[in-house]
Amino acid sequence: MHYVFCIIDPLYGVFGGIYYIDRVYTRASFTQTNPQLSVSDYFKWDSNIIFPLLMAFVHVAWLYFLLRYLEVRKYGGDTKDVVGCVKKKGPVSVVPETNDDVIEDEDEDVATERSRIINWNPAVDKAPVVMVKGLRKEFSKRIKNSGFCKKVPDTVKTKVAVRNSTFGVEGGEVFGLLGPNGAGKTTTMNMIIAEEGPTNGKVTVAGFDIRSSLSDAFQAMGYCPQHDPLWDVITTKEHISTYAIMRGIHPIDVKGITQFFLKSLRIEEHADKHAKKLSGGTKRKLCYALSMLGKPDVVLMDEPSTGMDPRSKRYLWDTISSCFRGTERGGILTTHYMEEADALCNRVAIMVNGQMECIGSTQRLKDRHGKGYVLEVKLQVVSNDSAELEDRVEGLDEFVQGVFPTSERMECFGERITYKLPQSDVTSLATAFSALEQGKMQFNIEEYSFSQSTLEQVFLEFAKRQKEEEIDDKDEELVKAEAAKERSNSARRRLNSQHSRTGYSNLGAEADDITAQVKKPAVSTYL
Ligand SMILES: Nc1ncnc2c1ncn2[C@@H]1O[C@H](COP(=O)(O)OP(=O)(O)OP(=O)(O)O)[C@@H](O)[C@H]1O
Repeated sequence: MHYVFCIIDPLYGVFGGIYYIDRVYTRASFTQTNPQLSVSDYFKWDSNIIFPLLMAFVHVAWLYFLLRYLEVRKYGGDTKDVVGCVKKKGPVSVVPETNDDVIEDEDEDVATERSRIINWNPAVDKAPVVMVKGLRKEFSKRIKNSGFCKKVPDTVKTKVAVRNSTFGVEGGEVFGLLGPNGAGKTTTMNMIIAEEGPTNGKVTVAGFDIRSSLSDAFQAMGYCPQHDPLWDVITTKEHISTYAIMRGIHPIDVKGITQFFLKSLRIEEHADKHAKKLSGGTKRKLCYALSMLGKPDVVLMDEPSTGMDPRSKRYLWDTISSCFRGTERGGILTTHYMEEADALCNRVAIMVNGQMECIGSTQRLKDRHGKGYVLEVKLQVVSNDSAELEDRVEGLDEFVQGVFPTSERMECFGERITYKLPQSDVTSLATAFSALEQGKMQFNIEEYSFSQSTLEQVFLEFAKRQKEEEIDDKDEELVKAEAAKERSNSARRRLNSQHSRTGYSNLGAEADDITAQVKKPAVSTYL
């Protein structure tokens, strides 16, 4: 029995070994007044110590490999790495750095950025502070075969969260990562901070490969995550000083640095409040302060101003800008606020379905992907006659078309009319304005506004694609489940109508049968 326990119970090996060591000594103390035992007395086979201790080592070894295997399964990588890491030969990373996923019809700016990073020459070019090359992340999910036939294998669904992303962030630059929900921004961030392992690709932070020099990369990095990783019963001041010590700041400087951050973020009055009592905006400011401690070369900010009032937001923006402008520090920012991206980012990239759709300065994106200009006109109210208003609107349409030949009317609410003007129609702003001034008199225009498309409009155009593709990708099984649900409902409707006539119907069985299928469909809502 002793041997069986040694084999099946990992803890028995350790505790059994200790127990038998003690037993050898206790036995000897019964027979000798002053027991003098040598190592060989303990390590006799019949003392039952060797086998449990041997098995303890075996358990440690296989549990180690099991943990490594589970880690690789969860965070990505090659399962061969589980054994390879023991040899410690060469770099640990086995994640393929190359990515063969060819993205068709890639935007020319995205392709230019890709070739800039791929052809980066360390001898000639200055190194970007963050370099992301061919990054890909797949999430897999095993869907159990819910049928009776055990021979049908489980299906494995793969979700590509990030597809062949390549970009670099320069010192002094804030790089914005935008995209609708589920576009892959957080997954990209998680791969940069090594929270998730990539399926393919390479990330370097301040010149350190995050796979092979993780500790160095971490020292060069500050991270302000989306959620607030604060301790409830620790004060604002204590948070800053604790993180400062963890970031390697000398204890003599900690007090001064804490005061500096409290003052510069205007949170001095909350210095002695517990984190759980802070408002959402103050928590975000504190998280930002924590990410900046220790002068990191790279700061990753995941929606830093969420929950802040407009005044605090603008103050934080000023602080962020001054922390990066003219320095060698680079930042990556994800946000859902387009004005934040416009205010802070030197360049932005918009991701859709895991793929980078465009990249460049916000002005470049507006110029290339915006819908040109928007003209909003408000006509004066002359009478209550709707026919007369219609005539005036038609006249205005003709006039606008005369000035901007390919313009389109977008909306018309009473006297307010909005036109979309393609970029190509506006060759000179001066000509456009003088024509509009003439029209103002002619058509009794009360006021008009003429503006360029905003980043928000550009974003919405891309966000629409994500939705469309999501609908295209709709899981076949989900469609089947919806159809089954519809069949179930119609069976129930028929059942109800028959119940009143017959009091009994076998349609009940049909409906329940179909409902059962709907309750546990072999559906993946995962993709
Ligand atoms: N651990 C995971 N397992 C499976 N799928 C995941 C996992 N994490 C993310 N995904 C999927 O990957 C895709 C990208 O998710 P991600 O969180 O990166 O998007 P996001 O752009 O950050 O969205 P949000 O703006 O809502 O934060 C989504 O479809 C998501 O469902």
